[in-house]
Amino acid sequence: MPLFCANFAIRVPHALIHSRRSNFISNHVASSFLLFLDSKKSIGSSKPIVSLSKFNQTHHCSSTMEDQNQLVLTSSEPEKYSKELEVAVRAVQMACLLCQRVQDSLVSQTNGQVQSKDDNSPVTIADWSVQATVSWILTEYFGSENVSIIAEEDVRSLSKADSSGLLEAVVKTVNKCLSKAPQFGHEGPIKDLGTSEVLEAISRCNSTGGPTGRFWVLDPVDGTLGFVRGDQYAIALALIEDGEVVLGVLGCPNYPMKKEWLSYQNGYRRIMSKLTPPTSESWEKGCVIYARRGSGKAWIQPLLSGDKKFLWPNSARQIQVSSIDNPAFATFCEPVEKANSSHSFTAGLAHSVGLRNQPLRVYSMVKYAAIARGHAEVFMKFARAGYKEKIWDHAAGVVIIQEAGGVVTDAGGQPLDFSGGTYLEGLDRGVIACSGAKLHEKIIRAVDASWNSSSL
Ligand SMILES: Nc1ncnc2c1ncn2[C@@H]1O[C@H](COP(=O)(O)O)[C@@H](OP(=O)(O)O)[C@H]1O
Ligand SMILES: [Mg+2]
Repeated sequence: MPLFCANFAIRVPHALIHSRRSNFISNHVASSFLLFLDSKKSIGSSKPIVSLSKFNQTHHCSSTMEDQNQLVLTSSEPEKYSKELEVAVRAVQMACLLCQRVQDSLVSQTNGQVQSKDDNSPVTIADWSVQATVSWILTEYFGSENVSIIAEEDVRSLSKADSSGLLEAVVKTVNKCLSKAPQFGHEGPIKDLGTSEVLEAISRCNSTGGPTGRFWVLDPVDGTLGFVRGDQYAIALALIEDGEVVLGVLGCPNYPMKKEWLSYQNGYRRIMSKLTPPTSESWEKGCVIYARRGSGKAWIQPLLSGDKKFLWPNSARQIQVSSIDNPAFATFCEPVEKANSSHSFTAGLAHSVGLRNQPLRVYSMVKYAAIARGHAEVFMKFARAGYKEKIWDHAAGVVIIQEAGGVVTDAGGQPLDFSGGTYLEGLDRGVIACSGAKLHEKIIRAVDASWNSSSL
């Protein structure tokens, strides 16, 4: 018998609800209970596990009533992946907090905290710490046998003999973050994680992806260059099932109050340092954006501030792409680094379709967030020939834009293919994300018209 029947009502006496954390039982507990009944079952185990000890969960669409002695629950069929989404959002919220702390200390100290990977790209303690933290949370919540993760970092450079200071800093950062877990409605570890547990959490993200099964995709700090420069970066977590992105979460800790400040040229740090600190109520700076495949909705919620407790859905509100379809009024965004996308090619394209605004150059998947929020209309990325786009640089952003009403394809108009392992296999020339079909079509046509004469 399915655990969830359409429009049923269950009465649950308080005495039946046991929680290791009784403070989790709030007026949201009814749907928590229902959702958790379905928890591990939905990810492979045949036995439903009845517990309230994890997150205090609710549903966007469930309704709950509480009186003194009993809870009256009504709910319709739970939305698929709603539990996974909520766990992911909470984990990304925690990761945002972690990154904010590390970025603040990076920007004020500069020395010795940025390492180079084998390909010379930068990596910081935030990358490893977020990967360890998110991996630990997902594993703790869903069970190691049910969690498969593909993520950007590995432990090679962390495990080197001369990296003991770095590793120590990562372990400390992870434990500091996990000590805040209860604030986010999650049980942290009983005692601090040791070095080997942190290394294990990082290295268990060794999935190779592929066309079948379910795996998480994590870019712990996307746009590391923006991160080390005190600018935009994102924490990107997505879930892929049978080659399709089914949910995406983007943490954007520096997403500014005014969209104009997104631009790298405006020097995000400089502007922020001149402003009075945001009050705990101001929720425009920094956000977490998320969507579930097929829901037709994308959501934004503020970062948790101060000592507040995270209560799902944390004042989430729906977002939508912009309705601008005239290129003359549209804004296009692209990577800050010329090395990552040809600025001259996109300038030509922009000109040919009548996009008059200056490009908005932003680090990381914050560009996807900007389109989903309606702050820009077009995102283009044309990497140099031979560069293979990685799935973690796109997965979360793609589903969020699509559910917010936008269109994302390669330059041939085909959907991005997340089923080929680490890379977006078969990507035709570049990535084009638009707020609507009309703009998208124009750009695709313009790419075709100018491709042969380009140097790409
Ligand atoms: N030569 C290249 N061409 C295109 N993309 C590249 C690249 N080198 C690195 N990248 C990717 O571009 C991402 C940054 O995106 P953007 O340029 O839009 O800020 C990097 O993510 P990380 O910073 O997570 O490594 C990296 O994956
Ligand atoms: Mg990245």
